[in-house]
This record gives sequence, C-alpha cells and structure tokens, in this order.
Amino acid sequence: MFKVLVSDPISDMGIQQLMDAQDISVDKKPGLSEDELVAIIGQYDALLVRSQTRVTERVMEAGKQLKVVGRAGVGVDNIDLEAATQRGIIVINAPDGNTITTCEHTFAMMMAVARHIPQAYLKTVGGVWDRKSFVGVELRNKVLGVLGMGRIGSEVAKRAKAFGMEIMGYDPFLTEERAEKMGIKLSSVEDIVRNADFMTVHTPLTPETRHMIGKAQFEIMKPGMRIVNCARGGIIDEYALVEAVDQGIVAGAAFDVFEVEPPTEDHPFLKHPKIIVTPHLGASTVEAQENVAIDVSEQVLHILRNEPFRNAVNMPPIPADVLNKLQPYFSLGERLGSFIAQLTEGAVEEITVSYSGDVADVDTQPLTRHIVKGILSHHLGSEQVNLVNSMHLAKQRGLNIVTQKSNAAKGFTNLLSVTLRTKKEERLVAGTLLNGYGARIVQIDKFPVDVAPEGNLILVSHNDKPGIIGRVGTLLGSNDVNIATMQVGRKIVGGAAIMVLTVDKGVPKNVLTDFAQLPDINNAKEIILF
Ligand SMILES: NC(=O)C1=CN([C@@H]2O[C@H](COP(=O)(O)OP(=O)(O)OC[C@H]3O[C@@H](n4cnc5c(N)ncnc54)[C@H](O)[C@@H]3O)[C@@H](O)[C@H]2O)C=CC1
Ligand SMILES: O=C(O)C(=O)COP(=O)(O)O
Repeated sequence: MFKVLVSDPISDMGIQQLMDAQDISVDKKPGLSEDELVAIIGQYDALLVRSQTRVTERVMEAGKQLKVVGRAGVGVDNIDLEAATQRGIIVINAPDGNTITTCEHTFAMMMAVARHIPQAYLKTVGGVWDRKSFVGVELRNKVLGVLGMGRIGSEVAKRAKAFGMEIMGYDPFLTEERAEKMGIKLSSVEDIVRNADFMTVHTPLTPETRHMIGKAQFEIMKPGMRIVNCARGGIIDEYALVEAVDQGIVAGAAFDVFEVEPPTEDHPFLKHPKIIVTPHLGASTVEAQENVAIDVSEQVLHILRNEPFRNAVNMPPIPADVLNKLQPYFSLGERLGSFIAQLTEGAVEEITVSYSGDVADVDTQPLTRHIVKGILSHHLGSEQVNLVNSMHLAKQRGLNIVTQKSNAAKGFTNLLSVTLRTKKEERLVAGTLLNGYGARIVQIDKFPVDVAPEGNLILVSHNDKPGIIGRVGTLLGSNDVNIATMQVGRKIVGGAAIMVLTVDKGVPKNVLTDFAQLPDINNAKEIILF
C-alpha cells in the first residue's frame, strides 16, 4: 500500500482517483509547518503540494520513503529540486492545466489597473459617488510588452491582439520566425521597457529573472507604464516599483504575487492607491484546479506503480520519436550496466558507452541513464539509485562518462557496448536485441558469446583445453547446482577462453573459490541479473 500526503488544498476531483485506487491511501493535512511536515513525511511515498508548502531539503531528508513530489500547478520554486534529485525523488508538475486561467487573471488585472476597478469599487460601496478620480485608459492601440513567451505569455499575447494592442515579446527561446507567425515584435527587455504602455511578466523566478525589472529599468522606462505581475514575486523589484510609482514613472501596477507570501501587514503595496493586488489567485478557478489535480494525481499514480509518466521537472523529457527507438533497449542497458559492474573489480573511474546502429541517430542520453543506473546500483544499492539521480550521482563521484557513436553495428541492427575502467582493470560487455530471441549479451571483453542477460550467471575464465567443461560440470553437479545453459567463447584455439553458465540458483562462495583450484581455470565470478 502506497501512502500519499496532500499538504495543500487540492481539488477533490483529482485526489478522488488516488482515493479510489486499491493500492493507495491518502491523507489530507493542509497547512502543516515545516517541522510538522518533517515529523510525518517519513511514512509517505508521495507528497502533493501547491505553492504554499515549502518542500525543503529537511523535508526531503526526512522523507525516507518519498518517491515523488507532485506539484498541482506550474511553479516549483517552493520545492528544493537539487535536494530531490540528489535523493532520487521525482518532482513532477502539471504545466498545462492552469494556463488559460492565469492568462485570464492577467487580463482581469490589466483591465482593473487600466480602469481603477478596485479603487472605484471601494469608494462606491463606501457611499461616495466619484466619477472624476477614476478616468482610465483604453487597451486599444497600446503597446503591450510580454516578458516570457511560454504557455501563459503566448496566450496573453493572443488575447491582447483581440483588444487591438500591439505586442512586443521577449523570451530567450523566441525566434524571429515564431514571433512573426504570432504577429508580435521580437524585442529586448530594454526595447519593451522604453516603448511599451503596458508590461506583463510570465517567466519563472530564477536567479536570472530575479529583479529583471529593477531600478535600472525604471530609470529608462516610458512614463505612464502600467505593470502586471501574475507570475512570481521577485521578478519585479517591489521596492523599486513603489519608488517608480511615486515618481510618476509607473501609472499603475497589478500584482497577484509577492516576494514573500503572504506579505507582511506593512508591505508598501497594500495601502498604495495606484497598486492593486490579489492573493496569488492566478490559478484559482474551478476548471484549472480540477485540471491540475487530475493531471498530477494521474502521474503520481503512474510513478508509484512504476509505469511510464510525464512532466518530470528534474529529469529531461524524452521526445516520442526518441522514446520509441530507445525504450526497447532500456532494460538491456540496465542489465549490461549491472553485469559489467559485477564483473569488474576496483573503484570505477570511467564508463564508456558505445552505440552502433540506428539507435546512434537519436539522443541516447536516456539510455545512458539506464546503463549508469545499472552500474551504480551494484555499488550503491538499488534502493539509492534511480533514473532521476543516476547521472547526478555519477557526476558527484567524479565518474567520467564517455559516449561514442557509430553507424556500423558489426552485423547487428544495433549494438550497445559498455566498457568500465576501474583503478585495477578495464572490462567490456556488449549486447543487442535479436529478432525473435530478445535481449542477448554478444560480447564479453574480446570474446564473442550469445547469452540471455538474466538470472544467475557464472563467468569462468580459463585456458582453451580439453576436459574443462567436464570439470566444471562435475564441480557444480557435486554441489547440487543445475546448469541451464552453457556458452564457451575463445579467440584462438588453445588460447584464453571464457565460459558463461546460467544456473538455476545462487552458487555458494566456496564453490566459486573451488573453481580456481581446477587445472586451467583462472577464476569464476557469479553475476546475478534480475
Ligand atoms: N499566479 C499564479 O497563480 C500562477 C503563476 N504561474 C507562473 O507563471 C509563470 C509562467 O508559467 P508558464 O507560462 O506556464 O511557464 P512556461 O515555462 O511555459 O513559460 C515560461 C517562459 O519564460 C521564459 N523565460 C525563462 N527565462 C526568461 C528570461 N530571463 N527572460 C524572458 N523569458 C524567460 C521561458 O523561456 C519560457 O518560455 C511561472 O513562473 C509560473 O509559476 C503559473 C500559473 C499560475
Ligand atoms: O501554478 C503555479 O505556478 C501557481 O503559481 C499556482 O499556484 P497555486 O497552485 O494556486 O498555489
């Protein structure tokens, strides 16, 4: 039974499918402090949050069973991604479900600031009929600057056109071609600051976007600018903004988000006549909350059940065409990694992965992850290593990972070969998928073989002399170990050779030592592949 903790208010429409699942139990405990969360997180396999819960390194550390943190929304700046990755905890979000809702809130804020709606409302319900103080401006024929042209920014730009606005857009990933297609002007931050009448930000909060609109930008800003922030507090420097409003540079601002949430009572926005605010409501519609809750719950369910999932934030996504090509090799890759790690002695220094055949045509990094996972699981324990942290752990340990590619696959459609260099030696294993036979190991060091990579294997290195097979059979037989398959490989007659046996059960340690006592046998190693 998997235990899921929901620590923020998340729509029941999504949680329901978790509650309905036979293998899941759900606890809803919104509003926990960090200490309270740390105290209980150890018993949970999954944590579901929105933006309130801070999933800190302490929380991750205490989450000994934690496999996934699901964010019902987009921004993951409340989650310590580095701490999660280090511990192999998958972080996923629900990036699509609240795009339109947040875009619409941005418009609500833009129109509210253009027409002084909150201020006028307050006066009217207070009994004052004041029509003079609230003369607004039209959106039509105004220039809107959009910083961050991702999902939300693009939707904002689309709708702004319906209002007759001219749009300037900035995003490091926005190409001239796409800008033209969208009918917007590709611009720099400075262009926007100098020329726009309205400005709205839709980037994540990163070290790069933090205070991207600050004192320096307000100094060159077109007077009369109106600014909206429905993305993240901190993208616009709050104190520099207040100053710019007071100096008459900024005519009005509408903020849904704050650098610290909730803001303290004395926050300068809260009583400012030209700044309007909402309490981080961008994603708060019935529709968006259902969308993100359903989406994130579905993915959490997949992760807990070890099924394919999407929207991992701390793992690069795999495009469908790449996945189609690589997926059949994932299990083989992991087994080759495990095989070579068990075979090799000494501290690992370098892993070389060679891809030949048409797998080499795509980005093979996802497959390398599986191979590295196989290798590290042997050394660090399979509990510690997974696909999220395998590359990270390798890097942390200073392992050099070399990838080689070639189109010639030595007679196979595709060939994966893994070489492990340790302080003591360098060993190689290669494998492929054979039509109708499945995964096979086809080379060990310099010897060609044909072995299924599964079960209990014994790898014997010996001299190519008559009588060896008989001696090995007798030794195993007298220890009640049944041989299922046997393969012998050599390069030249009478030279060095290897024998790979598949046996029906684990081999006692003393039997392995006995191998080396037999004439012409150098050593024997047991390799277990699950
Ligand atoms: N107020 C609220 O309740 C909500 C806020 N948000 C926030 O809105 C923001 C945007 O969300 P989406 O559009 O879904 O994300 P997205 O990932 O689709 O778009 C973000 C865009 O920002 C761009 N970007 C990154 N660094 C940049 C920089 N230095 N300058 C300009 N552009 C930069 C990226 O290239 C990307 O295109 C996020 O921070 C998210 O957390 C999202 C939903 C609700
Ligand atoms: O999705 C996002 O990034 C948001 O900011 C929405 O936050 P919330 O889920 O409403 O706490």
